Amino acid sequence: MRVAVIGAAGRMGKVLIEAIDGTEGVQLGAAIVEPGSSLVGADAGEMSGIGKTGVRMAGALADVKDDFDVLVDFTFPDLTLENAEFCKANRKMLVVGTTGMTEAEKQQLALAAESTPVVFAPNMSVGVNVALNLLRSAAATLGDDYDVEIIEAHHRHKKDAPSGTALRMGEVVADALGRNLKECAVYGREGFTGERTRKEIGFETIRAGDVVGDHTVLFATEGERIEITHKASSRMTFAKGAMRAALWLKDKPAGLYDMQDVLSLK
Ligand SMILES: NC(=O)C1=CN([C@@H]2O[C@H](COP(=O)(O)OP(=O)(O)OC[C@H]3O[C@@H](n4cnc5c(N)ncnc54)[C@H](OP(=O)(O)O)[C@@H]3O)[C@@H](O)[C@H]2O)C=CC1
Ligand SMILES: O=C(O)C1=N[C@H](C(=O)O)C[C@H](O)C1
Repeated sequence: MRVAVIGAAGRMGKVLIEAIDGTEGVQLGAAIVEPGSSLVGADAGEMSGIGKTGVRMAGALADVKDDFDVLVDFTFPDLTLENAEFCKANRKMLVVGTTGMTEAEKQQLALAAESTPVVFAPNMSVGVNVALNLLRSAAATLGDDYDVEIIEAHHRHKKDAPSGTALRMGEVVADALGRNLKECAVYGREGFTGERTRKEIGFETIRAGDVVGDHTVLFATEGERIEITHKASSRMTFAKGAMRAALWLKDKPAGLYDMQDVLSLK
């Protein structure tokens, strides 16, 4: 399967190129960087540190239209939606790791997925996806007696908050408790907030240094607390997940899938 990576010079882009090199069944078909970037024309492998691949980086997806079967996109919402339209028009499969989308943007992606197969997940690591199932089960068993708080930490360059993973964790827990996250989420408390309400789900965000991605969901009641934590120590865990998603998409009908589908965790 020929894979294209857009945002190739980004933090995830470079690691994705490395992951393609180490994964059987996939090969780097194309790498796309920002139009006008000084990297256009440079070798994608040399840029990412794995050595020459013979794949020269392009400044636009249209320039490499015939060179790939699946696009892997870890960029930002506007660009991802543009790319989804391109994939829809050109019959390309799509793996999306981009976070920070609004509800309307997610719906736009879902619309594109009606015409082409798309895997979209805020976290492609196996560990986080297993943790989502642990959270579902813990929340359903503990019920409303336990306060739920979600704490996440990421590197100083991250642009969206809370992380897509934290929000997905919140959705899973809220769903298991019969709540709507939109109605019960409380983000970053400050000032005279009054006592915590029983049903709120709190989110706290830390941005510092080079943290790859830490997530903790805390369930606390009188006398005890449970913490379910996932810590990513390398972006390779996300990139390997993206490769699993790309391979899984082969021969799938159009539709919007997530990593729980890819990993048979549903
Ligand atoms: N689902 C998952 O498992 C994971 C998701 N993510 C998500 O992935 C996204 C990207 O994260 P990260 O790699 O850290 O971000 P980066 O900012 O490092 O990467 C994005 C890259 O896209 C480039 N870019 C900008 N415009 C274009 C364009 N028109 N065409 C091609 N490339 C372009 C940027 O270039 P420039 O810097 O020059 O603007 C940058 O190199 C985020 O939403 C993050 O939350 C991250 C890790 C795991
Ligand atoms: O921006 C990142 O780096 C990450 N983003 C994802 C998110 O927002 O959940 C996943 C991972 O934690 C790294």
